[in-house]
Amino acid sequence: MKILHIESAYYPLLLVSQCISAGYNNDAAFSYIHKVNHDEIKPVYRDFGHVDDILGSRIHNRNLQNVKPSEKDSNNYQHNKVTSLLKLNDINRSANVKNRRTESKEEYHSNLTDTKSSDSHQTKKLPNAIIIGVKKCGTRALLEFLRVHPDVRATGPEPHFFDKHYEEGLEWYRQKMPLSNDAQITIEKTPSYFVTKEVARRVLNMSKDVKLIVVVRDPVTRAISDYAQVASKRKDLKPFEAMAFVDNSTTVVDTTWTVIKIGVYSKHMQKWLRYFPLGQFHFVSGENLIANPGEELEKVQQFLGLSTVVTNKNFVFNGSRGFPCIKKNLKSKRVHCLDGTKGRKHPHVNPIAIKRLRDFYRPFNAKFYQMVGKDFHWL
Ligand SMILES: Nc1ncnc2c1ncn2[C@@H]1O[C@H](COP(=O)(O)OS(=O)(=O)O)[C@@H](OP(=O)(O)O)[C@H]1O
Repeated sequence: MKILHIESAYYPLLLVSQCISAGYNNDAAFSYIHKVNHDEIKPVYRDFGHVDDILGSRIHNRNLQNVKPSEKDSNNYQHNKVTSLLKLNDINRSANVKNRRTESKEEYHSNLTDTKSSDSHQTKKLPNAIIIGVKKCGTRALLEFLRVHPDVRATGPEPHFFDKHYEEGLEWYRQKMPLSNDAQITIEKTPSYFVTKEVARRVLNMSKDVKLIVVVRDPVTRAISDYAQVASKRKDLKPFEAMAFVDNSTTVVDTTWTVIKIGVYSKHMQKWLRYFPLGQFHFVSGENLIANPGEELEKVQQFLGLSTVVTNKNFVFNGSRGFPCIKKNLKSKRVHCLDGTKGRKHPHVNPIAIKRLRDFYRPFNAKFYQMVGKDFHWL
């Protein structure tokens, strides 16, 4: 049954009914409600992150350097944008939605995937897997490396659906996804999901089977990397030490600073484990993603149920950047590196401050290792 192109006064109720009878709770059902509003349909210039949607090609290079000119130049395609959120107030939420025909989740999901491309085998699907974090731990590298797999289709920009745009509804989210065929899985990455309170519950409302990938890195290095990113935009920023500690000391860690809070992985993980079993998560070592990307990629492909396509053979260490870069095509000499926003120079931080931060994180790290059953060997 197609639902996207129904335009009638009963459209929202029909959708709510479908969602709820399919086993989705009110929250998820109402978040899904959208109306196709033709006034809103206007051409927009898409960024590289979406070019492949239109072309049906699987090449995405927004975040990689050394792109082929033909790929770079193809961002001036237009597409129709369907985004009008129905005013929920107009809907009687206690609508006659019970006693409707029961619809399986599979049917519901097929209803959510009905936007067809010119290639009728390709549709936009809600993600099968999400890289939920952690910020500054290597999430972009992982996504770009995974994208090389022919059975992976990934978003370009971070959709931020579950933390910033949830009220837009699941249909909005699905529209952000790339086109894929039935053999391909869809992945997105939004690192802030890991630390945002409501996200785990909302993700569960979308799907209880979605696979969750968490890239983690020594929280002290992560904090310095996070700071370096902010400092690159704000020249007047106080030194790292002045922000990480209370009262100009190097003894009392300022645990209210977001940059510090993000690194307390055990606390965030505890929240996620209330909603998803551990087996649904896969943890990637951010350090090993740099030192041995092939090994980490093999494990991720296995976790995602993919054949092992991306291996050590795809990586070339770029000495001047200090990072591995990827060969998408093993027969080609062309190598793609992440752009300059990754691998920024970190500021020098007082070693006493670093030691104090390591002491601060150590018990949380130990708890995290225990929770996830893996030791990351941070100092
Ligand atoms: N291959 C490769 N190339 C470049 N950079 C790499 C790579 N693998 C991992 N990394 C590390 O990724 C860090 C940025 O992490 P994220 O992509 O998660 O950052 S963000 O949250 O999306 O802003 C970034 O952190 P900084 O070095 O501190 O900038 C890198 O250390």
